[in-house]
Amino acid sequence: MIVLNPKNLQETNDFIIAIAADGARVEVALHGGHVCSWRGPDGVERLFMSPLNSWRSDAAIRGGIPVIFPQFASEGPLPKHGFARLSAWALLESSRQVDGSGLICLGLTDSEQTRQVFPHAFALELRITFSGQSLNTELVVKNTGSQPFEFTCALHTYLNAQVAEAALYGLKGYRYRDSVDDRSIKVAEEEVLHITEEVDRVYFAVDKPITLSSHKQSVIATQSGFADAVVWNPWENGCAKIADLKLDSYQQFVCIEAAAVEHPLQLAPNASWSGSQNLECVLAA
Ligand SMILES: O=P(O)(O)OC[C@H]1O[C@@H](O)[C@H](O)[C@@H](O)[C@@H]1O
Repeated sequence: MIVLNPKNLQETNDFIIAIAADGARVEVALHGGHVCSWRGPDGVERLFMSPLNSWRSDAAIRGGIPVIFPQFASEGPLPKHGFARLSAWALLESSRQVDGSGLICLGLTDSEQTRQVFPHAFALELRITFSGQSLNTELVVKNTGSQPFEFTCALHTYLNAQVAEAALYGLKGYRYRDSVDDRSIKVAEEEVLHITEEVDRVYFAVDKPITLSSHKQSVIATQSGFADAVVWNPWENGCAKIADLKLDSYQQFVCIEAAAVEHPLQLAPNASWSGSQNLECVLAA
Protein backbone atom coordinates (compact mmCIF):
# COMPACT_ATOMS: atom_id res chain seq x y z
CA MET A 1 0.00 0.00 0.00
CA ILE A 2 1.22 3.51 -0.77
CA VAL A 3 1.03 5.66 2.34
CA LEU A 4 0.02 9.11 1.19
CA ASN A 5 0.96 11.01 4.29
CA PRO A 6 3.71 9.15 6.14
CA LYS A 7 4.26 12.01 8.59
CA ASN A 8 0.74 11.79 9.86
CA LEU A 9 0.22 8.30 11.21
CA GLN A 10 -1.93 9.28 14.16
CA GLU A 11 -5.52 8.32 14.84
CA THR A 12 -8.18 9.84 12.63
CA ASN A 13 -9.96 12.22 14.94
CA ASP A 14 -11.79 14.77 12.81
CA PHE A 15 -15.44 13.83 12.74
CA ILE A 16 -18.52 15.79 11.75
CA ILE A 17 -21.78 14.86 13.45
CA ALA A 18 -25.02 16.17 12.02
CA ILE A 19 -28.59 15.68 13.22
CA ALA A 20 -31.67 16.01 11.02
CA ALA A 21 -34.95 17.54 12.22
CA ASP A 22 -36.45 14.05 12.76
CA GLY A 23 -33.57 13.08 15.08
CA ALA A 24 -31.63 10.96 12.55
CA ARG A 25 -27.86 11.26 13.02
CA VAL A 26 -24.94 10.91 10.66
CA GLU A 27 -21.26 10.78 11.56
CA VAL A 28 -18.62 11.53 8.95
CA ALA A 29 -14.83 11.26 9.19
CA LEU A 30 -12.74 13.76 7.25
CA HIS A 31 -10.27 10.88 6.80
CA GLY A 32 -11.48 9.32 3.57
CA GLY A 33 -14.53 11.61 3.33
CA HIS A 34 -16.16 8.68 5.02
CA VAL A 35 -19.72 8.25 6.28
CA CYS A 36 -19.14 6.15 9.43
CA SER A 37 -22.61 6.02 10.92
CA TRP A 38 -26.26 6.60 10.01
CA ARG A 39 -28.75 6.17 12.83
CA GLY A 40 -32.49 6.62 12.61
CA PRO A 41 -34.47 8.61 15.20
CA ASP A 42 -34.78 5.30 17.13
CA GLY A 43 -30.97 5.24 17.50
CA VAL A 44 -30.63 2.05 15.45
CA GLU A 45 -27.44 1.96 13.35
CA ARG A 46 -27.96 1.14 9.65
CA LEU A 47 -24.31 0.95 8.58
CA PHE A 48 -21.78 -1.67 9.65
CA MET A 49 -18.53 -0.55 11.29
CA SER A 50 -15.90 -3.13 12.13
CA PRO A 51 -15.07 -3.35 15.85
CA LEU A 52 -11.46 -3.97 14.73
CA ASN A 53 -11.25 -0.82 12.62
CA SER A 54 -7.91 0.85 13.38
CA TRP A 55 -8.96 4.51 12.99
CA ARG A 56 -5.46 5.24 11.71
CA SER A 57 -4.76 7.81 9.03
CA ASP A 58 -2.67 5.38 6.99
CA ALA A 59 -5.53 2.85 6.74
CA ALA A 60 -8.94 2.84 5.09
CA ILE A 61 -11.90 2.75 7.46
CA ARG A 62 -13.47 -0.74 7.54
CA GLY A 63 -17.20 -0.12 7.38
CA GLY A 64 -19.53 2.79 6.67
CA ILE A 65 -19.19 4.19 3.15
CA PRO A 66 -15.63 4.26 1.76
CA VAL A 67 -15.26 6.51 -1.30
CA ILE A 68 -13.42 4.62 -4.02
CA PHE A 69 -11.59 6.90 -6.50
CA PRO A 70 -9.86 7.00 -8.99
CA GLN A 71 -9.55 3.23 -9.30
CA PHE A 72 -11.91 0.43 -8.33
CA ALA A 73 -10.19 -2.56 -6.64
CA SER A 74 -6.93 -3.58 -8.34
CA GLU A 75 -8.02 -2.77 -11.88
CA GLY A 76 -5.07 -0.50 -12.62
CA PRO A 77 -1.67 0.61 -11.36
CA LEU A 78 -2.85 2.47 -8.26
CA PRO A 79 -3.12 1.13 -4.69
CA LYS A 80 -6.23 -1.03 -4.25
CA HIS A 81 -9.42 1.06 -4.43
CA GLY A 82 -7.43 4.27 -5.07
CA PHE A 83 -6.46 7.02 -2.66
CA ALA A 84 -9.66 8.94 -1.86
CA ARG A 85 -10.41 6.63 1.09
CA LEU A 86 -6.95 7.36 2.53
CA SER A 87 -6.96 11.11 1.97
CA ALA A 88 -7.81 14.00 4.30
CA TRP A 89 -10.99 15.66 2.99
CA ALA A 90 -12.20 19.16 3.88
CA LEU A 91 -15.58 20.14 5.26
CA LEU A 92 -17.30 22.42 2.71
CA GLU A 93 -20.74 22.72 4.28
CA SER A 94 -22.87 21.37 7.10
CA SER A 95 -26.44 22.57 7.25
CA ARG A 96 -30.07 21.62 7.62
CA GLN A 97 -32.27 21.67 4.53
CA VAL A 98 -35.73 23.29 4.45
CA ASP A 99 -37.34 19.84 4.51
CA GLY A 100 -35.52 19.04 7.77
CA SER A 101 -32.92 16.70 6.27
CA GLY A 102 -29.27 17.14 7.19
CA LEU A 103 -26.59 17.99 4.64
CA ILE A 104 -22.84 17.53 4.92
CA CYS A 105 -20.65 18.40 1.97
CA LEU A 106 -16.99 17.40 1.81
CA GLY A 107 -14.29 18.12 -0.74
CA LEU A 108 -10.98 16.69 -1.91
CA THR A 109 -8.62 18.16 -4.48
CA ASP A 110 -5.39 16.86 -5.99
CA SER A 111 -2.21 17.37 -4.01
CA GLU A 112 1.45 16.68 -4.42
CA GLN A 113 0.90 13.17 -3.04
CA THR A 114 -2.05 12.32 -5.30
CA ARG A 115 -0.24 13.68 -8.38
CA GLN A 116 2.61 11.23 -7.70
CA VAL A 117 0.28 8.32 -8.46
CA PHE A 118 -2.45 10.03 -10.54
CA PRO A 119 -0.98 12.99 -12.46
CA HIS A 120 -4.22 14.92 -12.88
CA ALA A 121 -5.97 17.93 -11.39
CA PHE A 122 -9.39 17.16 -9.95
CA ALA A 123 -11.94 18.33 -7.43
CA LEU A 124 -14.22 15.83 -5.69
CA GLU A 125 -17.33 16.68 -3.73
CA LEU A 126 -19.28 14.27 -1.58
CA ARG A 127 -22.76 15.54 -0.77
CA ILE A 128 -24.46 13.60 2.02
CA THR A 129 -28.15 14.27 2.59
CA PHE A 130 -30.03 12.30 5.23
CA SER A 131 -33.09 11.84 7.37
CA GLY A 132 -34.38 8.85 9.34
CA GLN A 133 -35.81 7.40 6.18
CA SER A 134 -33.07 7.95 3.65
CA LEU A 135 -29.38 8.53 3.16
CA ASN A 136 -28.23 9.95 -0.14
CA THR A 137 -24.55 10.16 -1.04
CA GLU A 138 -23.55 11.92 -4.23
CA LEU A 139 -20.01 11.93 -5.58
CA VAL A 140 -19.14 14.76 -7.97
CA VAL A 141 -15.87 14.55 -9.90
CA LYS A 142 -14.56 17.60 -11.75
CA ASN A 143 -11.56 17.75 -14.04
CA THR A 144 -9.83 21.01 -13.04
CA GLY A 145 -6.79 20.41 -15.24
CA SER A 146 -6.00 20.96 -18.91
CA GLN A 147 -5.79 17.27 -19.93
CA PRO A 148 -8.56 14.66 -20.05
CA PHE A 149 -8.43 11.79 -17.54
CA GLU A 150 -10.09 8.45 -16.93
CA PHE A 151 -11.23 6.88 -13.66
CA THR A 152 -13.34 4.17 -12.05
CA CYS A 153 -15.05 4.72 -8.71
CA ALA A 154 -17.59 3.47 -6.18
CA LEU A 155 -19.47 4.22 -2.99
CA HIS A 156 -18.57 1.06 -1.08
CA THR A 157 -21.51 0.93 1.34
CA TYR A 158 -21.40 -1.57 4.23
CA LEU A 159 -25.01 -2.22 5.31
CA ASN A 160 -25.76 -3.74 8.70
CA ALA A 161 -27.54 -7.05 8.11
CA GLN A 162 -28.12 -10.38 9.78
CA VAL A 163 -26.57 -12.30 6.90
CA ALA A 164 -28.12 -15.64 7.91
CA GLU A 165 -31.56 -14.22 7.19
CA ALA A 166 -30.64 -11.63 4.55
CA ALA A 167 -32.22 -11.68 1.11
CA LEU A 168 -31.29 -9.51 -1.85
CA TYR A 169 -33.92 -8.76 -4.47
CA GLY A 170 -33.67 -7.03 -7.84
CA LEU A 171 -30.53 -8.58 -9.32
CA LYS A 172 -32.11 -11.22 -11.56
CA GLY A 173 -31.27 -10.94 -15.25
CA TYR A 174 -28.16 -8.78 -14.93
CA ARG A 175 -24.84 -9.80 -16.43
CA TYR A 176 -22.20 -9.96 -13.71
CA ARG A 177 -18.53 -10.68 -13.18
CA ASP A 178 -17.96 -13.28 -10.51
CA SER A 179 -14.70 -12.39 -8.76
CA VAL A 180 -14.75 -15.59 -6.69
CA ASP A 181 -15.01 -17.75 -9.83
CA ASP A 182 -12.04 -16.55 -11.85
CA ARG A 183 -13.82 -13.32 -12.85
CA SER A 184 -16.09 -15.30 -15.15
CA ILE A 185 -19.04 -13.49 -16.70
CA LYS A 186 -22.45 -14.94 -15.81
CA VAL A 187 -26.11 -13.95 -15.87
CA ALA A 188 -27.92 -13.73 -12.52
CA GLU A 189 -30.65 -16.32 -12.48
CA GLU A 190 -31.84 -16.20 -8.91
CA GLU A 191 -34.93 -14.18 -8.04
CA VAL A 192 -33.56 -13.82 -4.51
CA LEU A 193 -29.88 -13.93 -3.57
CA HIS A 194 -29.10 -15.46 -0.17
CA ILE A 195 -25.54 -15.20 1.09
CA THR A 196 -24.31 -18.67 1.95
CA GLU A 197 -20.66 -18.34 0.90
CA GLU A 198 -18.20 -15.65 -0.22
CA VAL A 199 -19.88 -13.33 -2.71
CA ASP A 200 -17.93 -10.77 -4.76
CA ARG A 201 -19.79 -9.73 -7.88
CA VAL A 202 -19.88 -6.71 -10.16
CA TYR A 203 -23.36 -6.51 -11.71
CA PHE A 204 -23.30 -4.51 -14.94
CA ALA A 205 -25.69 -1.81 -16.14
CA VAL A 206 -27.88 -1.86 -13.05
CA ASP A 207 -30.89 0.37 -13.63
CA LYS A 208 -33.35 -0.76 -10.95
CA PRO A 209 -33.31 -0.66 -7.14
CA ILE A 210 -31.70 -3.48 -5.15
CA THR A 211 -33.47 -4.40 -1.92
CA LEU A 212 -31.72 -5.93 1.07
CA SER A 213 -34.17 -7.44 3.54
CA SER A 214 -32.88 -8.62 6.86
CA HIS A 215 -34.38 -8.96 10.31
CA LYS A 216 -36.91 -6.18 10.93
CA GLN A 217 -35.98 -3.84 8.12
CA SER A 218 -35.36 -3.52 4.40
CA VAL A 219 -33.02 -1.10 2.71
CA ILE A 220 -33.73 -0.16 -0.88
CA ALA A 221 -30.58 0.95 -2.71
CA THR A 222 -31.11 3.05 -5.84
CA GLN A 223 -28.29 4.53 -7.86
CA SER A 224 -27.88 7.05 -10.63
CA GLY A 225 -24.81 8.00 -12.64
CA PHE A 226 -23.06 4.80 -11.51
CA ALA A 227 -23.63 2.10 -14.13
CA ASP A 228 -22.66 -0.95 -12.05
CA ALA A 229 -23.37 -2.37 -8.60
CA VAL A 230 -21.09 -4.55 -6.50
CA VAL A 231 -22.34 -7.05 -3.94
CA TRP A 232 -19.65 -8.21 -1.53
CA ASN A 233 -19.56 -10.42 1.52
CA PRO A 234 -16.18 -12.01 2.38
CA TRP A 235 -17.60 -14.95 4.35
CA GLU A 236 -15.40 -16.57 6.99
CA ASN A 237 -12.55 -17.41 4.58
CA GLY A 238 -12.36 -13.78 3.45
CA CYS A 239 -12.52 -12.40 7.00
CA ALA A 240 -9.58 -14.65 7.92
CA LYS A 241 -7.48 -12.71 5.39
CA ILE A 242 -8.58 -9.22 6.44
CA ALA A 243 -6.86 -7.98 9.60
CA ASP A 244 -9.49 -5.40 10.55
CA LEU A 245 -12.45 -7.80 10.39
CA LYS A 246 -13.28 -10.35 13.07
CA LEU A 247 -13.62 -13.93 11.86
CA ASP A 248 -17.40 -13.76 12.28
CA SER A 249 -17.89 -10.18 11.01
CA TYR A 250 -19.22 -11.54 7.70
CA GLN A 251 -22.40 -12.46 9.58
CA GLN A 252 -23.17 -8.80 10.16
CA PHE A 253 -22.95 -6.93 6.87
CA VAL A 254 -23.53 -6.96 3.15
CA CYS A 255 -21.84 -4.40 0.92
CA ILE A 256 -24.00 -2.96 -1.84
CA GLU A 257 -21.77 -0.63 -3.80
CA ALA A 258 -22.80 1.86 -6.47
CA ALA A 259 -19.88 1.61 -8.89
CA ALA A 260 -18.50 2.59 -12.28
CA VAL A 261 -16.24 -0.33 -13.18
CA GLU A 262 -16.93 -1.94 -16.55
CA HIS A 263 -16.59 1.25 -18.57
CA PRO A 264 -14.09 3.70 -17.05
CA LEU A 265 -15.38 7.26 -17.05
CA GLN A 266 -13.63 9.88 -19.21
CA LEU A 267 -13.57 13.51 -18.18
CA ALA A 268 -12.54 16.34 -20.49
CA PRO A 269 -10.97 19.49 -18.98
CA ASN A 270 -13.58 21.43 -17.01
CA ALA A 271 -16.14 18.64 -17.34
CA SER A 272 -17.89 17.10 -14.31
CA TRP A 273 -19.49 13.74 -13.64
CA SER A 274 -21.74 12.84 -10.75
CA GLY A 275 -23.10 9.59 -9.36
CA SER A 276 -25.25 8.93 -6.34
CA GLN A 277 -26.56 6.13 -4.17
CA ASN A 278 -29.80 6.51 -2.28
CA LEU A 279 -30.65 4.22 0.64
CA GLU A 280 -34.27 4.09 1.71
CA CYS A 281 -35.03 2.38 4.99
CA VAL A 282 -38.33 0.54 5.32
CA LEU A 283 -39.17 -0.92 8.72
CA ALA A 284 -41.28 -4.07 8.87
CA ALA A 285 -44.71 -3.57 10.46
O1 LIG B 1 -10.25 -4.93 1.68
P1 LIG B 1 -10.61 -3.79 0.75
O2 LIG B 1 -9.44 -3.22 0.02
O3 LIG B 1 -11.37 -2.70 1.48
O4 LIG B 1 -11.60 -4.37 -0.33
C1 LIG B 1 -12.78 -4.98 0.04
C2 LIG B 1 -13.56 -5.56 -1.14
O5 LIG B 1 -14.09 -4.50 -1.90
C3 LIG B 1 -15.00 -4.93 -2.91
O6 LIG B 1 -15.47 -3.80 -3.60
C4 LIG B 1 -14.28 -5.82 -3.89
O7 LIG B 1 -15.20 -6.29 -4.86
C5 LIG B 1 -13.64 -6.98 -3.14
O8 LIG B 1 -12.89 -7.77 -4.06
C6 LIG B 1 -12.73 -6.47 -2.03
O9 LIG B 1 -12.20 -7.55 -1.31
